[in-house]
Amino acid sequence: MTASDRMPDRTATGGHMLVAHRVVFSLGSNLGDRLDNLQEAVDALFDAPGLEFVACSPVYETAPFAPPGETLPEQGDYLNIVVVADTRLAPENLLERVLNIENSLRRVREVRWGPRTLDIDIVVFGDISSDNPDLTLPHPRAHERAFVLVPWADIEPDVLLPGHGRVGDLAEAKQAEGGPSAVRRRDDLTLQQPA
Ligand SMILES: Nc1ncnc2c1ncn2[C@@H]1O[C@H](COP(=O)(O)OP(=O)(O)OP(=O)(O)O)[C@@H](O)[C@H]1O
Ligand SMILES: Nc1nc2c(c(=O)[nH]1)N=C(CO)CN2
Repeated sequence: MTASDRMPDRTATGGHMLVAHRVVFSLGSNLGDRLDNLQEAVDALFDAPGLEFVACSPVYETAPFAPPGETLPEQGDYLNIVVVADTRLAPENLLERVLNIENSLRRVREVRWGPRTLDIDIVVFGDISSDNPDLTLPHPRAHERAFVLVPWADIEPDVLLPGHGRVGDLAEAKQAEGGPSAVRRRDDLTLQQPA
């Protein structure tokens, strides 16, 4: 974590922050019952205390995407969503919750850029920036990804992705590129919001 982190907000016990932070998650699945995997993940994220639901994007169907030059193994399309929440959890506690949920969904991912039952990325955590490889914030590849930007723009178009610009503008530019990064909204697929 860098000096711009919100360390001073953190209470001495329990790994909580004094101030709530807006957090943005990107969720994706391209193995098994993809919609079910996303629903289970959303439910699990909000089942435990510490995370307050704000908004969930529509569901998008997206072609598997890897950065230029990376080998993309043969795999099916993803369903992707973006979820926004407020939290007083400390970043490392939220990451632990995310990793536990991925494990509990018996995540399968044997190769880099390979298919997976569930992937959850923390895209931004308030205005915290960190180059810790265990939790890099904002997520270092979010700005390249239509499957993050386009769903996110549906719910928070005016938010800024630090270092890159307004989410609505970034999403529009990505959609205009088309090609392998094109994403398709699936209004026939819906998720239940957490209670
Ligand atoms: N912002 C972040 N959100 C989630 N995990 C992160 C983040 N920054 C670093 N990590 C670390 O990344 C590891 C998981 O990486 P993973 O294998 O899921 O990458 P990937 O999904 O293949 O690729 P990508 O990170 O580009 O989405 C976790 O162990 C976690 O500690
Ligand atoms: N379309 C799509 N492509 C991906 C995704 C994803 O969620 N959707 N996740 C990746 C690793 O996080 C790599 N590539």
